[in-house]
Amino acid sequence: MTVAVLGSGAFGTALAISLAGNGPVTLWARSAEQAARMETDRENALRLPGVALPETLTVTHSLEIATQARIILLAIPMQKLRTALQDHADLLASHTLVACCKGMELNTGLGPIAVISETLPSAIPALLTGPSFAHDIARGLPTALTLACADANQSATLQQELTTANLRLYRTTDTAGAELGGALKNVMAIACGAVMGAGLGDSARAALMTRGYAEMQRMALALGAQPETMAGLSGFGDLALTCTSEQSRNYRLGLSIGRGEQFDPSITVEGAATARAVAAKAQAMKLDMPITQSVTDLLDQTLTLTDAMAQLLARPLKEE
Ligand SMILES: NC(=O)C1=CN([C@@H]2O[C@H](COP(=O)(O)OP(=O)(O)OC[C@H]3O[C@@H](n4cnc5c(N)ncnc54)[C@H](OP(=O)(O)O)[C@@H]3O)[C@@H](O)[C@H]2O)C=CC1
Ligand SMILES: O=C(CO)COP(=O)(O)O
Repeated sequence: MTVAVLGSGAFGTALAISLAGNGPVTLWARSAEQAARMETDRENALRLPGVALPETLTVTHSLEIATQARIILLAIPMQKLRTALQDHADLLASHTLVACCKGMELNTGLGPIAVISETLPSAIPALLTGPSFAHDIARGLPTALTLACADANQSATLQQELTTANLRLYRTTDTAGAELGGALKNVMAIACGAVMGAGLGDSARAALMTRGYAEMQRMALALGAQPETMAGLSGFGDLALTCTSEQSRNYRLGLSIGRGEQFDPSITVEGAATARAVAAKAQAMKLDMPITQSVTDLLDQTLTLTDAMAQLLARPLKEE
């Protein structure tokens, strides 16, 4: 067995299903009860209902079994990643660890690659990111993703090993660009959901996506990312998907804000914590990121959507 997936949420399960087409895969669930239920039902009824688990996919609660694989995909939310790595440092320290989360750590402003490097310095960190919904991948629909690893040889090897019949992987060594694209687009998806929920129209959304992309580039390029990465699957591609689909939980959180409705706090919405982390980082770096700041203020309920839109429209006129 070459590959295991830690985290049996929607995305981890979907990736494991797709990878199982290449050969045996282990999916690790932190709850023994959930692992047992999935093995019995051959379905992840909790997070990815309606998709059968293939025979080559084994679900386990044993991390000793899962870490027999050389490549470990970490399908754990960004804000939980550090704790998960610290809790299991002894078993993960020498593996190739491919983070599958999108976000920026709230207290440190770090992305997943830096969190892996800080926590487990002898592991090889990589990132799998790009426009993809768990249900699409699990149903075998065609999807293209970015595999980022600072080491060019590792990047090429991982690209080969993690490509499947329906997952086409592109590779890059620009880990900063890949992780910032995935983190920042979720903030813009919340903003787009909010304007659509409030009925402000498709034109307002297009404006937010475009000016949001300008903010994404502003921060990413200042942090050393390549413009080509931002224009690729992990940046522009994922922005386009997440800002336009009700499959996105970030977009749906925005919709609920725009409609003045409650949103289930148990749902994973990476953009909420990330908006706060990005706004703090932007302030520290003296970067102008008004949409990100508005999303943070909306989430903190210190600004109404009406006032947020009025403020954005009243900003000084400038060159594009
Ligand atoms: N869903 C999607 O379509 C996509 C998701 N992603 C990204 O994948 C990441 C995970 O999202 P997703 O799978 O959808 O989220 P889910 O909410 O469906 O699942 C999260 C999973 O993480 C597990 N988990 C939480 N904390 C820990 C911890 N400390 N240690 C171990 N496991 C933990 C949860 O376990 P438990 O059930 O026990 O709580 C659960 O299995 C996010 O960063 C998201 O942005 C990327 C692309 C697409
Ligand atoms: O990252 C995703 C699509 O690429 C999933 O989006 P959500 O986390 O908003 O559901």
